[in-house]
Amino acid sequence: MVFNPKTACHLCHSRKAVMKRPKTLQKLCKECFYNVFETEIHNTIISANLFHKGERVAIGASGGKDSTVLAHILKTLNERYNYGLELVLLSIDEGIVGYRDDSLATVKRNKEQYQMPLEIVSYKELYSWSMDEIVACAGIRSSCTYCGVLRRQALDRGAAKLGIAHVVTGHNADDMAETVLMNLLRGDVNRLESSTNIITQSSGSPIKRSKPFKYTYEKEIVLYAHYKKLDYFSTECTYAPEAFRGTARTLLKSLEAIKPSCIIDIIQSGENFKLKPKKQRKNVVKKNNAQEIEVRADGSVSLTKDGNKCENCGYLSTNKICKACILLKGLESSRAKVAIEGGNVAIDGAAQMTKKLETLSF
Ligand SMILES: Nc1ncnc2c1ncn2[C@@H]1O[C@H](COP(=O)(O)OP(=O)(O)OP(=O)(O)O)[C@@H](O)[C@H]1O
Repeated sequence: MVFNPKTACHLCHSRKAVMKRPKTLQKLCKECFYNVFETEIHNTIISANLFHKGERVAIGASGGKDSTVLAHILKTLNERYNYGLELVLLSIDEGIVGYRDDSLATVKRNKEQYQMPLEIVSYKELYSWSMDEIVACAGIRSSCTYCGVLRRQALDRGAAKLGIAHVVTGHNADDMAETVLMNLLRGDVNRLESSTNIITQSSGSPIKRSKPFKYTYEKEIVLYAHYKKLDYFSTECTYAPEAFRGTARTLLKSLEAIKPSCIIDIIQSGENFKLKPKKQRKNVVKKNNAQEIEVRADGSVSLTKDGNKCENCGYLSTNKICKACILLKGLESSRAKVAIEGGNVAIDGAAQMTKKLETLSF
């Protein structure tokens, strides 16, 4: 059957177009959309050399659209191209009643649908605090700061528990372009340099993290999940979204509406941004116990020898005390103050701690 060229798919020219592809505005049939969507992700994986044969990989699974599509796609590509990966779902239960408990129910169904083992680790078991308790103590404003720091470490610790050294997450092109914009708007050029990396690793951690959806548009992930009828959870987190990211997101969406390629263009600008070589002032001083510590140019301190573990929790860290422990210490002191004085001191104390934390370098 020959279709009217106005309604025929721009790629196969034989089936009827049912959608306008968000990234290129091409009119496509479902089959051609699946094909370009999956092939682009495969090409990203291959050109960045993300995996090696026989590798065990943990998928950071929140039950949301991005990580559900990621699990589906990695299973599909692993079978189609014989990557030889052993895939495991890894979920962090932050302890947000009415949100994470529902999304974890989705991940438990995904476990059956994709036939992948599932490991769940909770903030409560790792840190003795749930996010609900943290928000009750520190207030809602800094919830994303706490949650982000604790989740990064929790994903690493969950992977370490499974003996896995690679975690993939569903961060997509929109997330990355937003981060580039945020760093530009803040004048934070140091972070700009690393914000477009497809592979990242926290200092001191043996676990690498990667983002196979680095060039994948959020709108296409939603379309793919919709057409494939994937089972995902679509409610926003109960707590306030990061305000500044929200502003960058609105800006990005307005730009995308005018010129869809701007998402990729922003990422490429970030990738091509070259900073002048930094002047580094490194002093190595000896402590009483003769352990070497490095005093960085910005005044932060890191261990260079004899151990790279947090002195408090024992988890790997290049700093004497890891970022998560610094945050939790602030919370503990706030809780103690409230117990003694009552009132709103906790909010002040924890907010001060968040401010201090933002000025520290890790
Ligand atoms: N609780 C969690 N457990 C495991 N991985 C998580 C969790 N929260 C987030 N991630 C990982 O980090 C990625 C980005 O998380 P973010 O909070 O930005 O959510 P998102 O963009 O809504 O993604 P999703 O749609 O997968 O929830 C997710 O795709 C997922 O891989």
